[in-house]
Amino acid sequence: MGDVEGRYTYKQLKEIADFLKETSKMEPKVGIICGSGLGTIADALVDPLVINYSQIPNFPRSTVKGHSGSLVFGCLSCVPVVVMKGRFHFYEGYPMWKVTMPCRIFKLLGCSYLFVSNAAGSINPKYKVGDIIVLRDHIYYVGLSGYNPLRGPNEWEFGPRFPPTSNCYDVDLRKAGMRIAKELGYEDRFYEGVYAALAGPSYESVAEARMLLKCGVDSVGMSTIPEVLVAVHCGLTVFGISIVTEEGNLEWAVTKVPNHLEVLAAAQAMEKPLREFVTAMVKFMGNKKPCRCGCC
Ligand SMILES: O=P(O)(O)O[C@H]1O[C@H](CO)[C@@H](O)[C@H]1O
Ligand SMILES: Nc1nc2[nH]cnc2c(=O)[nH]1
Repeated sequence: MGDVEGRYTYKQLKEIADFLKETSKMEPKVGIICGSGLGTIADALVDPLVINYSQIPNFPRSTVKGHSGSLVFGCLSCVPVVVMKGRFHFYEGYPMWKVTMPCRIFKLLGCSYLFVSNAAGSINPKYKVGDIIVLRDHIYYVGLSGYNPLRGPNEWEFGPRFPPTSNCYDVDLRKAGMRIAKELGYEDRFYEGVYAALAGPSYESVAEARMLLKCGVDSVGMSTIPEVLVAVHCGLTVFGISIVTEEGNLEWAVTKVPNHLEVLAAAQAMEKPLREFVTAMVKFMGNKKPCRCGCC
């Protein structure tokens, strides 16, 4: 399938991580990936240091609107974090090993946690624009058809040949997520659910949306799961959320169809609750090391 050649070696990934360590002088505990239009999460960081992807040797480039293309190091609730403003997607033409390389970089930087977010369409008709779905599980249609990011020789420095995926989304973090949402007064918009990733860039058809509903899917998008698989493989503890930015079309007689500008606008409208939620979640993930901003 031509998707394995040219993969990063362990040495190349180590060189990228060493460059970032040297530049940031930080050891982040949590790696955060921002979904489409969700880069404002990084604005909550104390004492941020922005490194554009173009400054990082051998790093891919963002090509999608709403993914600005920088890593931001800083502190959230006194916990050192690194935020990826601009993820890579399979539909951009990147092979899966490139889409997912940031998770191995997070690991090499010293992260213990991956906090991953996406803008998604709702499939379960209960969920409306502005709702947040804490990921309980996923269906990886792209992987079921062969494009698993772990395809190819196993990288033993990162993890095993056959990683289990029964518990990708840490149960304690999921419980904490629901509790924190309630404490913040957002219990009426937070749910737990199942995310499905399609390859994109076309949005799902009505027949596909109906199939997804029958399969137990709550939200759908074109990302996240490849990153989660690579994160789980290398031992990161994962927490994930979908922000519902479109309501899926389950009927053929529709006049309203998804569009990326609407996705971005809906994601940006979630700035305040998201910032509050991410800050509280990262606090929960905790950190015992001294932070760089000197606030603790
Ligand atoms: O998953 P993220 O990156 O949030 O983006 C979602 O929004 C875009 C489509 O509007 C697709 O890239 C889809 O995956
Ligand atoms: N319907 C739909 N809405 C989205 N919003 C962001 N991504 C998606 C998607 O893949 N499908």
